Amino acid sequence: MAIDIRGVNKSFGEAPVLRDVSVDIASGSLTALLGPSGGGKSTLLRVIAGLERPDSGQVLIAGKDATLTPPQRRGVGFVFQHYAAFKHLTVFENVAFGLKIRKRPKEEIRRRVAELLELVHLDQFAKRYPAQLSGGQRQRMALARALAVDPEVLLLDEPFGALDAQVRKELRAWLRRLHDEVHVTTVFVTHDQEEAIEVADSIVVLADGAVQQVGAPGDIYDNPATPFVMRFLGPVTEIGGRLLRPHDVEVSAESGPGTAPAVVTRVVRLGFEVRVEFRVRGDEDDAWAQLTRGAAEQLEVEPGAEIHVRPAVQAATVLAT
Ligand SMILES: Nc1ncnc2c1ncn2[C@@H]1O[C@H](COP(=O)(O)OP(=O)(O)OP(=O)(O)O)[C@@H](O)[C@H]1O
Repeated sequence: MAIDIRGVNKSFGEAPVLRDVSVDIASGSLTALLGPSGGGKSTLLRVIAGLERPDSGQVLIAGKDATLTPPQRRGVGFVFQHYAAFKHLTVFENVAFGLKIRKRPKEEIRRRVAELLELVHLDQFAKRYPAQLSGGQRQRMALARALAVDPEVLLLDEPFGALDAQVRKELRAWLRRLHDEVHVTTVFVTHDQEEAIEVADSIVVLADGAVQQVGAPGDIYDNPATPFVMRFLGPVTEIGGRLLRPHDVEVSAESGPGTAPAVVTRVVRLGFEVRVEFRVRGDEDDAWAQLTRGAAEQLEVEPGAEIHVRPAVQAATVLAT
């Protein structure tokens, strides 16, 4: 394990922010800390970085107890949402900074920085100043700077959080490719489930200061441990007291084994997908199914139509509470 967090507790004043958090982060993985605002993600990242000391519990990095090790001796690189670049230094000098204070030979610094700028696609921008970069370029510079000193672990706190949606999407894909090239153990904080699913090898869902579930994105999406995780990871609907994914609702014109009768209340066509809203007889609220356009056309679903619904055979369902 690259990072081993054991029974960490942390409170600010009376308020517990991390409650008995234990997580193993595999060497070379790209792990997302995912959860709602205030759930403790940033605090856990700061505990790993050594910027916060846990009240109890341990943090091991590369097998060694680092709980009391100061941040600069943990071998971690850190990137925040709002990256504080040195404004009076060029991109090259910003990336070279950590190597300079470590007194590396000039030629080695030149080579290493050139390599990193190429890696983050900023080789054309070496002589610019941070103010002359876009937000996305600045975050890429921040990543190059964090990588310069060959950290054991790279920690990213909502690194793309301040950028607009389009740039954010580009940088996500770029982070994934970068990680595939450099393989440094990386932990990033996000509250965006799509970002976590798209980018991470492994997701740690954190809410109310406690780990809710850990697993590969597909695993967590398909087999959520709790109603909370199921709701947080993607769209859900409720039929007969159970939660399931709307694409796991089977809709047919005829009744069959395990189907429940329902009446269509609304049909929304969203390009490829058709959202069929319905009320199951005896349920108090509407539920919905996500169908392909082809399936919806075949069924000829219209408001007022009688349909029959059931969870697909492979559907994962969770008791709604
Ligand atoms: N230094 C601090 N002093 C007091 N309370 C703090 C401190 N840092 C964080 N908290 C509180 O701890 C809780 C968890 O904060 P944290 O930033 O870890 O959550 P988060 O999941 O990262 O949320 P967000 O996505 O909003 O940053 C919040 O209620 C926050 O107000």
